[in-house]
Amino acid sequence: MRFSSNVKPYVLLLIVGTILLLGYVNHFDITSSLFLCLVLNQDTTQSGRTLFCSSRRTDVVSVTPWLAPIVWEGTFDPVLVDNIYKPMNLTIATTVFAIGKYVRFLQDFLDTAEKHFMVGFNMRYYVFTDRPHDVPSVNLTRGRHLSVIQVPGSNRWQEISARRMEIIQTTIERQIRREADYIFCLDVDSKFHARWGPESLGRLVAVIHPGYYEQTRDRFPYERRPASTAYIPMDEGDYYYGGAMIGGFVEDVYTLTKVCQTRFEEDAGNSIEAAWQEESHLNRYLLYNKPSKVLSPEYLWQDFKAKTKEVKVIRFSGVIKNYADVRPNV
Ligand SMILES: CC(=O)N[C@H]1[C@@H](OP(=O)(O)OP(=O)(O)OC[C@H]2O[C@@H](n3ccc(=O)[nH]c3=O)[C@H](O)[C@@H]2O)O[C@H](CO)[C@H](O)[C@@H]1O
Ligand SMILES: [Mn+2]
Repeated sequence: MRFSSNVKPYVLLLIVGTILLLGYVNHFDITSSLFLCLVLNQDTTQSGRTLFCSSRRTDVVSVTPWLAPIVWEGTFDPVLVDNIYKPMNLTIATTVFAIGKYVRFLQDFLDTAEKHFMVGFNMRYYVFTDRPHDVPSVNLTRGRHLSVIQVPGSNRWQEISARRMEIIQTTIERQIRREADYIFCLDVDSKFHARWGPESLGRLVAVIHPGYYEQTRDRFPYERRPASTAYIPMDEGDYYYGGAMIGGFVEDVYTLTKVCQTRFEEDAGNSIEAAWQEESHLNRYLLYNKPSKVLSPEYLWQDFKAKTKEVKVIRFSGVIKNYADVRPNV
């Protein structure tokens, strides 16, 4: 259809007016910002905050070769993301293991999670421990719950770390699949320092290990023995993912834990333990089942590691610990 030049501005004005009116009535922020992005094709400032139409980051890669986002500060608008996800009334499950002396990390983990982790969302923490009486009482905000699930201890940290896959799997079967939409499985020896919000939600979510994001793949500590079911050849691999965070839809994480657990047991039957236990199996799984979203090392830093210039904000970080003091074996 062709408009005469007199009519064109009026039609455009009518479209603009309708969209803005709809936007004002229903989620003003989202509609109008999307509109401004589309029409003006540039970043705009509205009520004193910056809206990003596209990533402003040119110093980091913010998309994988299979077009999954890699989430860095500056690649998303937190207000816009919150406005999209909060009305969905989602429930997020978080599993955390505190076996033996690792119960000492729970207080800080939970206190800081209440300040920074999925704030404003329904949250269900599942704390797995062999010392239920040592679980600290933490003030949880509205809509957030914590349950303690007793599990056996072990005298090998490798077994504790790896057994998480099995326990997460059975707990999803027993209750989590009825109680939550998304799940995060996190290391307890960690603290939150800044916002970790719904920008991290996706079907299957992994995090790039902070120790290896600047390395080439031949340096990744994948399992390199072909006899292991976690084997990755030297010329394969996308990223080295950290075992301290797995996330996504409950059913997708369920399948991941089930597959990794089966392979772990198969290896054990052949007297093989992968180089980094369940982390090696996780990496192998994610090579052939690509994550739909990848979190940058902002979402898994290590306190002993100096901040690098790409990392504008550390959101979650492993604390410095004396391995000989906290682990049951060395
Ligand atoms: C940053 C990161 O990616 N960390 C991973 C790394 O070492 P880490 O040094 O971070 O492993 P870790 O000692 O923190 O163990 C992993 C987790 O297992 C639990 N735990 C462990 C020992 C114990 O006595 N009690 C206990 O509860 C606890 O939740 C802990 O956070 O490699 C491990 C391989 O096995 C895991 O993949 C970790 O997730
Ligand atoms: Mn850890």
